[in-house]
Amino acid sequence: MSDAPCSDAPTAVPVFRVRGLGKTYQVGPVAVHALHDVDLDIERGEFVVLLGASGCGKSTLLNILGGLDVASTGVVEFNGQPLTGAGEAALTAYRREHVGFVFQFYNLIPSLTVRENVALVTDIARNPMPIDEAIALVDLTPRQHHFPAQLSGGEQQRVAIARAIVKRPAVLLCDEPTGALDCQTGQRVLEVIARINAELGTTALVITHNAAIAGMAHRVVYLGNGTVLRTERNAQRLSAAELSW
Ligand SMILES: Nc1ncnc2c1ncn2[C@@H]1O[C@H](COP(=O)(O)OP(=O)(O)OP(=O)(O)O)[C@@H](O)[C@H]1O
Repeated sequence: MSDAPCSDAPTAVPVFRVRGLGKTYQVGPVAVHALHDVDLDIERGEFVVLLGASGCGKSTLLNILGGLDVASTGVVEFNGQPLTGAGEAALTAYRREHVGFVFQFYNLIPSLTVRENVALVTDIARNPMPIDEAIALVDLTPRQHHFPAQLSGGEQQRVAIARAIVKRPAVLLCDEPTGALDCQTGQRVLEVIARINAELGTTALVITHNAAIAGMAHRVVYLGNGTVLRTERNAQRLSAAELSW
């Protein structure tokens, strides 16, 4: 009998493959164990919500996936290539080429317009989308010549999303993207993230302690005490407009 696989279909490589990940911060004499024994696969095109209480290690995990921080133990692969062990230059190239970040605070440049904030990235990206397209994706075309101070918090966050996706990253990593927003404004931001995931196929990871957001995901990863407690697939996804908190 042959050992050959019964299908010719190629085995899909996950976007992220995490095995035995641990992270310890040494602060003087104190060792802070932020993550331990994390095993996780994120598939291409998934919309994943990472949910957990404050301090459980969500940001640490996202930062390691995004190449902003490095693991203490274990393996992290992006598209089958190890991130663990990569040097600073390789991680910088990885972040620049493949990762779009969205944080709770928008970090826009106040003296530049919406359009100029987004254009900053296209100057250094290899294959950016037209700026008009990125701004349209976040529904800010009529506001493109306005400055951040002239926009609401939700609109500023949408600029930050346009800036994150204009370089066509493979993954969009969002750390509490609605943390500073009320429900209605937050819904608009989440709607934009869901649209980018659906229309561009960008793999999206959203970390939050807000359980209401879990309903939007293809899959919810529950984190607790520095590790993955369980994952659940939503049989039916909710639209952002159906969420409330
Ligand atoms: N640079 C650091 N130095 C020392 N300890 C850190 C550092 N960064 C995070 N930690 C610790 O690691 C643990 C996990 O932190 P992390 O920020 O990942 O949690 P979180 O789930 O994102 O929390 P929150 O929802 O409050 O942002 C916490 O105990 C935190 O104090």
